[in-house]
Amino acid sequence: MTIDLPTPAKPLNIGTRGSPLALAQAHETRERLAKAFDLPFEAFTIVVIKTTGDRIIDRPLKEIGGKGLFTREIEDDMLSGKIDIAVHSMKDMPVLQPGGLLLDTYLPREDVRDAFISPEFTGIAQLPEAAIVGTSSLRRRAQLLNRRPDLNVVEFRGNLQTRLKKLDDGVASCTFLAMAGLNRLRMDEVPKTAIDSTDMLPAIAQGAIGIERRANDMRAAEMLAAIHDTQTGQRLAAERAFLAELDGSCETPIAGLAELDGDTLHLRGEVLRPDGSVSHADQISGPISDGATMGKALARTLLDRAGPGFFDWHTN
Ligand SMILES: NCc1[nH]cc(CCC(=O)O)c1CC(=O)O
Repeated sequence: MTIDLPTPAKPLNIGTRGSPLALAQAHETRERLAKAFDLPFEAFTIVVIKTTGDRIIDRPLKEIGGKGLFTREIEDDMLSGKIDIAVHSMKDMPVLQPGGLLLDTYLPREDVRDAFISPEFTGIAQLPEAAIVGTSSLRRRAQLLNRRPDLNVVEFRGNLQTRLKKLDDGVASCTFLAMAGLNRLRMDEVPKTAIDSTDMLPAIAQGAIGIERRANDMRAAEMLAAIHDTQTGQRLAAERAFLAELDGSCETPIAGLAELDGDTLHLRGEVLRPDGSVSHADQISGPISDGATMGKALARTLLDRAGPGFFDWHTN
């Protein structure tokens, strides 16, 4: 050990958004760090930071636009030293971080699948003709409309609790959430059915928690190395290379999932038109160490198949 470990007098400050899921993820990070270094919880402070995305709750995310909607304030506070590390849902993270910051530590991944949530139905196939489904996710909307063009998709924003309330109020017949969020919040009572990834390919990095730090912070680097999950890192390297090559904005419906089998990595990917009218999907397999190259190659395959202009719809 070459570093001075944090103490209650000089704690490691952990930045996070204030949603119940974000807080659960920050607490999981603190628990893993405390355990790995045999430190009291008081050696860590959890600092809640409100982001632009948290402040604006009355408009669809795609109207507010811009990357880093949920991260800018947190990253600013890290660069200024107010916090030392930040805990994120990797699904919400852009592929590039601001200069001076690194995002290369991942906790063991949770269930990657989407959950079908409904008090009445058990799956997409059971939904009656023209049923109303609530989601704010462009990917889920496009995937649903691709398989079931008859469905009516309505905007469903807000955190888990807000969405479940809307369902109880009868605003829609069902909604969709990541299994990971439900599991991390131990929401066992929620009426849910896990959707197989072959029926609905999840978002890039779904179910993965990432921890960001200053590139020159040796204490944070050494501590985070102790809780990093290598396999999650290998899977995300492939998925995020796929995303980076597609240059996906948050307006583009993209899905992708890497899975490991011995020394082999299997990567599946899908790109869709937002209205679900077109879907291009394919897969690639190879040695785990080639993950990033395979991600890029799979993206090229799908881009070629989609043809020029496939991603330009939102600038029209
Ligand atoms: N975009 C919001 C978001 N970011 C991460 C999760 C869930 C947890 C995860 O995938 O790690 C969610 C909510 C959801 O999709 O249900």
